Amino acid sequence: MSSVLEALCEGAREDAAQRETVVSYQEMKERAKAAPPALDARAALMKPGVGVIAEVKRASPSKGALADIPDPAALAAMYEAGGARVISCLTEQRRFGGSLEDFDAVRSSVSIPMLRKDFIVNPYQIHEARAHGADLVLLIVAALEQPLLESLLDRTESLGMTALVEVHTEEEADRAIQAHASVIGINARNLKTLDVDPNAFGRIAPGLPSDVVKIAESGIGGRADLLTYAGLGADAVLVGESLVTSGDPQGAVQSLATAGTHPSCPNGDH
Ligand SMILES: O=C(O)c1ccccc1NCC(=O)[C@H](O)[C@H](O)COP(=O)(O)O
Repeated sequence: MSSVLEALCEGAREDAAQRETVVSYQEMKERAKAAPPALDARAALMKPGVGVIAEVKRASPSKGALADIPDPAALAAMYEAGGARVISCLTEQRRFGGSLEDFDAVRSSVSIPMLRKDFIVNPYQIHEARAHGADLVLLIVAALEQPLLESLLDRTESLGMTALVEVHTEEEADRAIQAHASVIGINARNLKTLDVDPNAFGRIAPGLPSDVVKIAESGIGGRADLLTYAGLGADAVLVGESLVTSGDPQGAVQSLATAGTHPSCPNGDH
């Protein structure tokens, strides 16, 4: 039986192939070339303090429907006003209810770097991300054989973007380092089983090179979690569910961003 991650990747592959029948690979490359240059997401994440990547997330395989989000642009504008450093926007439709239309709407409403959050399995999706104004793309180590991971990472950087290379185990972290990832996200969620292991970051982060930007992902409910991850060496946290279900997304981001930049925040002077 295939894992959740395998099913998501298979769906992403099919959906990308369908889009390619509408916009050819060649045309997508031209569109990517014509897009305004990517913003420096790594620099945004390396500012003093522990940064917040705020996610536009309607639904998920683990939780089902989370929030309606009738106006993703307005939500993202609130995230930016609350102090987010990067906006993550899901574009996977089948299980997350996201879309490139959401991404475009958000792109036109914020001026900070944007992460295209999807299950990237081929170069078409990377050119497509750039064509839509992405500054960061997600590469999930567990979904990619090493040569493909390395070639997609090269492709991402050759288009001026940053790759957020996501891991969940020490072995995956070794592969991310071998691929020369400069930004590594440690996801507490195992994407094959959906189990959340809040200790994953503390186990894996100390083994990463000091110059790698380290992001703690998933299951972050509020400032206490941010401070715990800060104490373990996180440069940023990636947060979805707790923001979209908070009822006050700007306030929820602001609470995290303020904690992450307070002089008493551990790792605040990284
Ligand atoms: O969120 C899920 O259920 C999920 C399932 C399978 C693959 C990926 C999944 N989530 C992607 C993410 O990485 C999260 O959206 C992100 O880290 C934010 O997590 P959270 O704050 O717990 O919503």
